[in-house]
Amino acid sequence: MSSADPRELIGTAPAVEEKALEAALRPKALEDFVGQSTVRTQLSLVLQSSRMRHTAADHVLLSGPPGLGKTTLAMIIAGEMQAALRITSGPAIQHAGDLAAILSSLTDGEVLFIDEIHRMSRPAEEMLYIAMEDFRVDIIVGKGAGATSIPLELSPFTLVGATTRAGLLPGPLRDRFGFTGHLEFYSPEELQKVLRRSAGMLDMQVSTGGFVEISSRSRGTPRIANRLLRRVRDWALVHGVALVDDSAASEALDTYEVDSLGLDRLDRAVLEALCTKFRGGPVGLSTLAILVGEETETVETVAEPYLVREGLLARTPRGRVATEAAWEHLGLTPPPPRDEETSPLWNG
Ligand SMILES: Nc1ncnc2c1ncn2[C@@H]1O[C@H](COP(=O)(O)OP(=O)(O)OP(=O)(O)O)[C@@H](O)[C@H]1O
Ligand SMILES: [Mg+2]
Repeated sequence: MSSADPRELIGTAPAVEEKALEAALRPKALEDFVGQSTVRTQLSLVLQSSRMRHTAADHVLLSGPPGLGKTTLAMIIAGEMQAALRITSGPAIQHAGDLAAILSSLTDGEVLFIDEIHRMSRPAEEMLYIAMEDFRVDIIVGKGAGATSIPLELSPFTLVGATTRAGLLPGPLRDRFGFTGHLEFYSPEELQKVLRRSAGMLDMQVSTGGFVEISSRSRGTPRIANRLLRRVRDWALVHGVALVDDSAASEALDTYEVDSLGLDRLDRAVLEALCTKFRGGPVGLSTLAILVGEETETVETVAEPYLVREGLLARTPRGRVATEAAWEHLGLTPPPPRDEETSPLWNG
């Protein structure tokens, strides 16, 4: 609780400190997990029932945009089941053998968390189908006509998969999860709860107005709320502000170029490219990504969900389109409609 951590004095690299802080702010129990009441209720039933039946919990798939709490929930699941937790990710499992090694070393009831599960290789995925259903892997020995498969029994385990792209999961894999929780963006009130808890842990004094201001710029995402809170803390510390009220919070966040809707540099760059380079669209996602100098996936999973949700951007079959609200937010005037349909009849 006190900030007498010696590492703060000798200056750990910021990225490491940020990571450590994010971990420190993670709620450890389901009851400390703010919001997502539907998922929380359903998950709590699944976990409670398996505890009563003394079995490993059913496999759980968590989907939703980044920073909404998938990793946090996976850790909570292991905690609630009082089970060990093994963490890996789709991109780390490229060969079926990698997965076989992990699966065969799991102990009874252990929770295996596979982050970004949609990025696993196809052979590993197929091995996982069988492991999830029958707690078995088939190890192939030898090559060609002489190859034989040796079945290997596994201890019953709980797979928790997380994905930002549930649509990319093949049907057979999705169907093998006993429970799928889709995480939704958080309301400003829920974010204020997250912020209150974090401010307490960071020893910060923030007024209700301060929390409201930070929450309204956090794009419905706890990770962003916590990050903005830490930047406001930096600002308050340097400016000698003991109590962060609404005007202090708003001045601090203006400094970091987080605007009143919570759009950051990338969000605004996407909208500006769309409006100023393509008359508001429609334009393809990959073109848009190149223009703002980001990966297609970053634009699609980081910027777009919030822009769509705020009604600033629309996805159409012909590409991305800026809405009237987008032009308004940027303070720009939409161009007059192209006059294809109004060409005079006698010309042609
Ligand atoms: N419901 C919640 N209540 C309180 N804090 C939360 C909640 N959800 C997320 N957080 C905070 O937000 C941070 C990010 O959450 P987490 O790492 O679980 O997101 P994620 O969905 O796994 O993101 P990614 O897709 O990028 O892996 C955590 O440090 C945690 O403190
Ligand atoms: Mg995560």
